[in-house]
Amino acid sequence: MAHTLFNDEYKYHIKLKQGDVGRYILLPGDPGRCEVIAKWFDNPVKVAQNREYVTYTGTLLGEKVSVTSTGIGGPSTAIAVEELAMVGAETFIRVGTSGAMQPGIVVGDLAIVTAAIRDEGTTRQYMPIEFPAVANIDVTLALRAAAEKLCLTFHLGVSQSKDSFYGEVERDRQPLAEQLNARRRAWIAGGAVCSEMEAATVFVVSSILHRRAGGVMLIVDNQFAEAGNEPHHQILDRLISTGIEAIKLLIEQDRVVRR
Ligand SMILES: O=P(O)(O)O[C@H]1O[C@H](CO)[C@@H](O)[C@H]1O
Ligand SMILES: O=c1cc[nH]c(=O)[nH]1
Repeated sequence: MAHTLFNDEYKYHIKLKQGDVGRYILLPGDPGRCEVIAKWFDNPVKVAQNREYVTYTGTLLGEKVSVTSTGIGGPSTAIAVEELAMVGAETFIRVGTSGAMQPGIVVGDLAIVTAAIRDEGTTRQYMPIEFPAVANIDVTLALRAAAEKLCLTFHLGVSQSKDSFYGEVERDRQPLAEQLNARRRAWIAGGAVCSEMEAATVFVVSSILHRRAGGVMLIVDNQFAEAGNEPHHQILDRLISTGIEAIKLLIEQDRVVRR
């Protein structure tokens, strides 16, 4: 039976049609971050806003690029990736905020996410848990090259993608504190670098759709250390500039391959 909701030219949630976005998409969770990111594009235009999904499209190196917010968590993120792919998106870079998972990682550092712990529910409705949430190697290498070029401090590694922000950041007051703390100790022992809420979904859904995805996170909290004194808006440029530079590198590489 046909799903009438899915046949519209404009996709149901993101309200975008083919041609509205470029092949390269930055994915912040926060809709408010889209306008800030779009200022880094040439000729940015707001092309849609619906629910948590805000989209701007512009160009970088003459190539059409876009930024779309995913909202918080797996369900809305899966919808964003699915519908963006339907209208022509090929490469996704999540640009998010996160908490540090290792003592040596401090507020203002970047985490370039190579894979994600599927500590959430959305991707279980796509793939059995044995399937890994892994970033695309070319996107990851572009993010690393971008952070190096910009002389930013970064950590490469695994992110914990979770569903409950307060269940995790306020673990000790939760009814399941013991289990939550034991699981967190396991992620830390395994070397996880950061904790956030969407990378696993971006990676698994992109894998299934045969699209490329990677992720860079700005560390905004560290439960091992006293808070730093740099306001988030001052360090946000590190996150955005790394995502923008990585897209430029990928555009250049893709042009060589296509030639
Ligand atoms: O800054 P964004 O991209 O929203 O990412 C992080 O911030 C939100 C929680 O505050 C979650 O979405 C988490 O993944
Ligand atoms: O610990 C943190 C900090 C920011 N965002 C998260 O999802 N977790």
